[in-house]
Amino acid sequence: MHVRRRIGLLGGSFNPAHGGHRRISLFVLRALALDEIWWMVSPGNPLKPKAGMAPLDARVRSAMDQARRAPIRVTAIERELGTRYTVDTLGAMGRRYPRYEFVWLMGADNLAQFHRWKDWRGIARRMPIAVIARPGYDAGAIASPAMAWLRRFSVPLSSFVNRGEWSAPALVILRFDPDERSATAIRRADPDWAARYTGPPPRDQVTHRMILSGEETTAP
Ligand SMILES: Nc1ncnc2c1ncn2[C@@H]1O[C@H](COP(=O)(O)OP(=O)(O)OP(=O)(O)O)[C@@H](O)[C@H]1O
Ligand SMILES: O=C(O)c1ccc[n+]([C@@H]2O[C@H](COP(=O)([O-])O)[C@@H](O)[C@H]2O)c1
Repeated sequence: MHVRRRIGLLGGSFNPAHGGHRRISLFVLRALALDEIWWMVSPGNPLKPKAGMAPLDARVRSAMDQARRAPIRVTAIERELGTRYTVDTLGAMGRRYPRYEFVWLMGADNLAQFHRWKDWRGIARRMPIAVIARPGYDAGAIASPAMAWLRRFSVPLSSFVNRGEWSAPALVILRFDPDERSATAIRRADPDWAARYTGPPPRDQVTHRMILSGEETTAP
């Protein structure tokens, strides 16, 4: 038994969320024996253009829709924290939720450009990273500048899962039946998808629950 609950953090634009997000999350949950996955819907990826990005609330709603009846919680915590860069978000999360152990999750497409993220080595030093294979991106990810540094911290899945307390840097690559789905393809087929997700602001499934359970270390 782990002393601290283990959470996988999947940050993303979720513009919109899709079945691929759900499927990779459920796969990682089982593969890494996690307690939950938190989908952190980004107010704005620092490397992506604002044009074509649906409102945050619509993206959060689409994520809640995809996450229903699964151990996946949807949060827009970066809006509350006022952070945009992942390294800043993860620092704030660690301080706010000391009773949890986190692993950062990302698809191989993000590993391929991870070296362009602010202080990416700082992210890797803060928590383990699990990369999920993605059709069309795996070769680019393996040959990426970030991988040239991260490779030495690579850990086989079995020893990663059986570790006691997690340490970082640690990198685990997860290969499974690849999922072709993407938000780009959905936007192309259904440019008005966000019109289905209007209404009052949704209740945050992480910060709201923490306040109720008294697990917040700081006031929201
Ligand atoms: N089919 C997939 N297989 C593996 N990883 C995925 C898949 N879809 C999304 N991801 C990962 O989930 C996270 C959030 O993805 P995001 O919200 O950007 O969706 P996307 O489908 O990649 O969007 P877009 O097509 O707009 O770039 C990222 O780390 C991304 O790599
Ligand atoms: O911190 C950075 O420099 C940085 C640069 C690009 C992307 N990110 C984060 O990567 C996550 C995936 O983003 P996306 O748009 O590919 O779904 C999301 O949480 C972004 O905030 C972070």
